[in-house]
Amino acid sequence: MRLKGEIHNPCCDEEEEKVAEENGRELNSIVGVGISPPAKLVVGYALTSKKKKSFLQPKLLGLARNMGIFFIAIDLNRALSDQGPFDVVLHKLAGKEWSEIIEDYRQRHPEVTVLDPPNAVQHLHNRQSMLQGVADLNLSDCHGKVGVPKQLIVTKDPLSIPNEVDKAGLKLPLVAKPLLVDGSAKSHELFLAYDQCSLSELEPPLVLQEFVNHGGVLFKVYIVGEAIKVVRRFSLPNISKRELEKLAGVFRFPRVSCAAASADDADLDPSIAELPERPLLENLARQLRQRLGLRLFNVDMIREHGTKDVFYVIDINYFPGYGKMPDYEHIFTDFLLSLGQSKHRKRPAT
Ligand SMILES: O=P(O)(O)O[C@@H]1[C@@H](OP(=O)(O)O)[C@H](OP(=O)(O)O)[C@H](O)[C@H](OP(=O)(O)O)[C@H]1OP(=O)(O)O
Ligand SMILES: Nc1ncnc2c1ncn2[C@@H]1O[C@H](COP(=O)(O)OP(=O)(O)O)[C@@H](O)[C@H]1O
Ligand SMILES: [Mg+2]
Ligand SMILES: [Mg+2]
Repeated sequence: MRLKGEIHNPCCDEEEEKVAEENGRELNSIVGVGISPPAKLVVGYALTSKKKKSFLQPKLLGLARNMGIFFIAIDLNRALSDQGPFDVVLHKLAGKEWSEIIEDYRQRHPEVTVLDPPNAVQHLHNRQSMLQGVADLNLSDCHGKVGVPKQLIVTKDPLSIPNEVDKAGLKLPLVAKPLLVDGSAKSHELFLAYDQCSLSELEPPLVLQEFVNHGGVLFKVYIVGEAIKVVRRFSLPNISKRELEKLAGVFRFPRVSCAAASADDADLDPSIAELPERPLLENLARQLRQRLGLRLFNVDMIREHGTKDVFYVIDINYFPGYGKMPDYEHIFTDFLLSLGQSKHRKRPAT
């Protein structure tokens, strides 16, 4: 049991108040007033209100409490070192200032597991560096191939884009994505471009990526430490050659593969819906974990239409919407406990 001092919870909205209240109860039980088991693991969290709502659901908090895991809100107005002590810190907040705070804390407190290191998270804030390692992964003999769609980075002069695309030999249609991913709605504003001239209407910095027909279904591969869970989501439909010849211009498209677009129960063509083989996913997840230095992320993967096992990774997200992952409560609590156990194993016997 490692908790000291008073836990202060900054209440900004009703939901946070509820979480804070929950934490108040946790604190009581930690100090012996309640009937919960003693704390095995104290998890500090620094998350947006949206994330708290979707991730810290009552079922997770209840299950965690029964297992001796306690979630404590980090007070952003107080020094991090004065809070806790924590065994684990979970965080997803935007901005350089927070990255510096959490990196400094990580260096000063090597005994705390910070999920995840800010420099590793930073890697995913740029759609170029995000996918850099994927093409080099060694997945031979692994029930499939995994690549990245051919892409071009444009940082300036929109008028030069048609020429650059031509030089790079990119085939239309293209998906245009903002280069930087900072959690803003703007960083998820994507466009489909059907002809080369219209590309100069786009606003750099951008990634221009070849559109890969994939039968309108995407695989979201969630990773939590060693655990992997894959779900189907609806995605953009195939674009035929005929359609491409008829259409011109750049069109913004909505967030097609959000949770409402779950395709797990849909009646789909099996050659499109069949999940990537388990050994492929395990190998992919293991190598990405190592290369990226992350334990909490998901991967958006598509299967090239008409193939059985040619896949492309199009997006990687840090600490995604785990609340939508089936059975996330058990997966997460098991993961957190495993962190506690490996820490105890590392500690010298006294
Ligand atoms: O909003 P949610 O819960 O769907 O989660 C978003 C993710 O959706 P997913 O779980 O992959 O379906 C979402 O994934 P996509 O980029 O939509 O594939 C992002 O991870 C998003 O974070 P950010 O805006 O890029 O910082 C995630 O947003 P935050 O919850 O982290 O704000
Ligand atoms: N290269 C591509 N080929 C086909 N569809 C794509 C491609 N890139 C993105 N998409 C579609 O656009 C959606 C959003 O793109 P993504 O790169 O995942 O951005 P975001 O970070 O906003 O989720 C994907 O879920 C998929 O439906
Ligand atoms: Mg995505
Ligand atoms: Mg994304």
